Amino acid sequence: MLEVSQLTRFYDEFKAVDNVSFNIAQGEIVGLLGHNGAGKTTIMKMISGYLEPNEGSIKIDGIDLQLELKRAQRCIGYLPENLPIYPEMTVAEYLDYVGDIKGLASQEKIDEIKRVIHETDLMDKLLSPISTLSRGYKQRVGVAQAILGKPGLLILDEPTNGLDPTQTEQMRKLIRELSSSATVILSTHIMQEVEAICDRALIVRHGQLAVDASLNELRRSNHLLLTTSMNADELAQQIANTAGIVTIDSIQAEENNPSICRYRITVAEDTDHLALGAHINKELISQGAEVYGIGEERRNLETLFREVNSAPLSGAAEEAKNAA
Ligand SMILES: Nc1ncnc2c1ncn2[C@@H]1O[C@H](COP(=O)(O)OP(=O)(O)OP(=O)(O)O)[C@@H](O)[C@H]1O
Repeated sequence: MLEVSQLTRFYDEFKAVDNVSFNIAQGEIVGLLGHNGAGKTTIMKMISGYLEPNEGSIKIDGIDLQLELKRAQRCIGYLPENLPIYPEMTVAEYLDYVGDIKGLASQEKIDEIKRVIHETDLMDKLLSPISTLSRGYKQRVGVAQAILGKPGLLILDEPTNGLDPTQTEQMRKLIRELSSSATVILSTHIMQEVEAICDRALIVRHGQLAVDASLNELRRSNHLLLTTSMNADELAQQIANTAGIVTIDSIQAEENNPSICRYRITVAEDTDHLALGAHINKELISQGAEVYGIGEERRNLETLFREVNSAPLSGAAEEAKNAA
């Protein structure tokens, strides 16, 4: 659906986006994540055709954005970070105006406006001037204009920015619903946002793509957590030489019950966690120990985001940071 290849963008001498490449398949919801100033908006503006890259290419449904801008833009719905909404227009007038800009024929335009009003739940606000709407409703108007004309790719720049928790939850629900008929790329600087809605995360740092992975991959760690009655020495004797086990570390014991012991087992790359867990379980039980639980440790994504952002920078990213 979207092929982004070696995208680079300068603002004067400053490299805001540096050689970024990724592909997004039909129907995915992908979160573009990064701190303020990381380059998210610049990437989104380039994908939506509002800003030209200095280098690289963008294809949407196989259409080259630079070669066939208008045709490619028909496949895109864009919610910019700061929506240029006309405050004096009513919601109905504004959507009618956007329908004209998108070149929708009269009956199609009416049908589409009805559809997007229904999908974004704006029926009650149709005749309200946009200036009188709350931030949450304004964002919904922004989404309504983005999905007018049923684009296959939705680009949403900070869709929950400035919304209260209820409005945020409503917006996330709306995005999930929209993803049944469109591919979605959304930007945010909040990891929880990505956890709540996305299948995959792209983490941008000082203009470079630092991580591109599915949420499942990101959550997966190379640790098993084991709770058992077996003490550390016995456990080491029983399983330390098992293929796939790298180290066994005691973690906190149950305060009121010293016979319940907890361990973090580091496993080798490419080890089948489920099979290894089942094997350990069988071994310990055959030795008469209790196994209260064994399973994969899930990584905290907030921690991962912090780790990515505090890792040493490449030479080019260091230069970009210093120039910013
Ligand atoms: N028009 C511009 N002229 C000069 N520098 C710019 C311009 N737009 C953005 N920048 C710089 O480019 C870098 C990337 O900005 P960008 O807006 O893409 O980041 P972002 O990740 O979207 O940040 P935020 O989360 O704050 O919106 C920043 O250092 C910013 O100051």
